[in-house]
Amino acid sequence: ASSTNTTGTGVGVLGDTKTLNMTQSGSSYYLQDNTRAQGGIFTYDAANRQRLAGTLWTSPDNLLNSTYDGAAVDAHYFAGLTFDYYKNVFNRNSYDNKGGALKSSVHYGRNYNNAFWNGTQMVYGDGDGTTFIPLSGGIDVVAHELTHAVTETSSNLTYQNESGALNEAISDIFGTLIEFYNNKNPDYEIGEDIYTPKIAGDALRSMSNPTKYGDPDNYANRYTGTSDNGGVHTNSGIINKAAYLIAQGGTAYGVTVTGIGNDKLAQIFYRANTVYLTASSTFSQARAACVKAASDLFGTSSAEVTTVNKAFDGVGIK
Ligand SMILES: CC(C)[C@H](Cc1cn(Cc2ccc(C(=O)O)cc2)nn1)C(=O)N[C@@H](CCCCN)C(=O)O
Ligand SMILES: [Ca+2]
Ligand SMILES: [Ca+2]
Ligand SMILES: [Ca+2]
Ligand SMILES: [Zn+2]
Repeated sequence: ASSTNTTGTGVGVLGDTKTLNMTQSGSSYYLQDNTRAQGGIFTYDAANRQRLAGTLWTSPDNLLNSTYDGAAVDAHYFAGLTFDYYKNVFNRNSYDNKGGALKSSVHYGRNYNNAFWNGTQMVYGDGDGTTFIPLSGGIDVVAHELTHAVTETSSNLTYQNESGALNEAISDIFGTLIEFYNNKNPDYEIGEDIYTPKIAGDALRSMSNPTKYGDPDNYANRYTGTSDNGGVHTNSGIINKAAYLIAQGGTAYGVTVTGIGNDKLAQIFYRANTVYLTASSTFSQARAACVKAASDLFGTSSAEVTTVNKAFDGVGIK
C-alpha cells in the first residue's frame, strides 16, 4: 500500500497537546515525519527492552493521547523542533548536514534513569518516576542528545577528559539555546522538566551556576579523576559557565563580562564546533577557537571578541 504524509495530535509527557507529522499506510499510522529531513524523522518503541531500535511507533489512529504514548510524542516532536533550529538558524540539513535520518527510541529498559546518543540514534528511558519521568519530555534533553550527533559529524570531540567535557558542554549549550528558541519556560538549567517530579526548581546541571549541583565553574577546581570518562559531565560546568557569561554577562572570580546575547553565543559556538575544534581540542584550544570564531563573525577588535576573552578569563581558562 502506498504511504502518505499526514498529521496527528499527541499528548506529551507533561500533559500538553501537540501536532505530529506522521505517515499513514493502510489502516496504520506511524511516527515517521517525512516533511523535514531528506532521511526522515523516526520514533521507535523499545517496549521496555534494551534492544535497539525497537519497533517503529505504530498506531491504529493518529491520536496519541495515552500515558504510554507521551514519551514517543515528545521524542518525535522535540526532534522535529531541534531539526528546525539547526536548519533555520545555521541552514544545517539534519545532524550530519546531509539530510540524515533522525532516529529515537523511547521506553528503553525498565525504569531507566537516563537518555543518550549511542552513535547512531537517540535513546530515552522512562525514569523510575522519582528521580526521572520519561526523559524525552525535556526539550533541552532531546536537543542535548541530538547535538551529540552534530558534534560527532563536526569536531568529533573525543568523549573523555577536556575534549569530552567540551563535547558535553556543547550539548548543554545547544540544548539550552534550543529551549530558548522555542521560548517555553526557558532557563540555563538542564533537565528541569523531567528531573525529580516531586521536587520543584531543581535540575541536573546549571550553566548559570554550575556549583549549585556540585560542578566546577573554574578551571582551578576541575575534576582530574577518571570516573565518567574523566568527569565529562562535571568539567562541562566550566565551559557552560563561560557560555553563560558570554550570553548574559556577569562577574566571575573578579572578572566582569558584558553579555552579547544567546544568538551571538550560538553563532560563536556553532562556528567553533564546525570550523575550528578538533577531536583532541583542550579547554585552552576551545578559548582560541571561540576567539577566532568571534573574530571571523564580528571583527578582531569587536566587543564580542572582548566578551569571549573576558568570559574565559572568568572561568580561569587561558
Ligand atoms: C541529558 C541529560 C538529561 C542526561 C541526564 C543524566 C542522567 N544521568 C544518570 C543519573 C541517574 C540518577 C541520578 C540521581 O540523581 O539519582 C542522576 C543522574 N546522568 N545524566 C545526560 O546527561 N545523559 C548523558 C548520558 C551519557 C551516557 C554515556 N555516554 C548524556 O547524554 O551525556
Ligand atoms: Ca525550562
Ligand atoms: Ca532547561
Ligand atoms: Ca524536579
Ligand atoms: Zn551528553
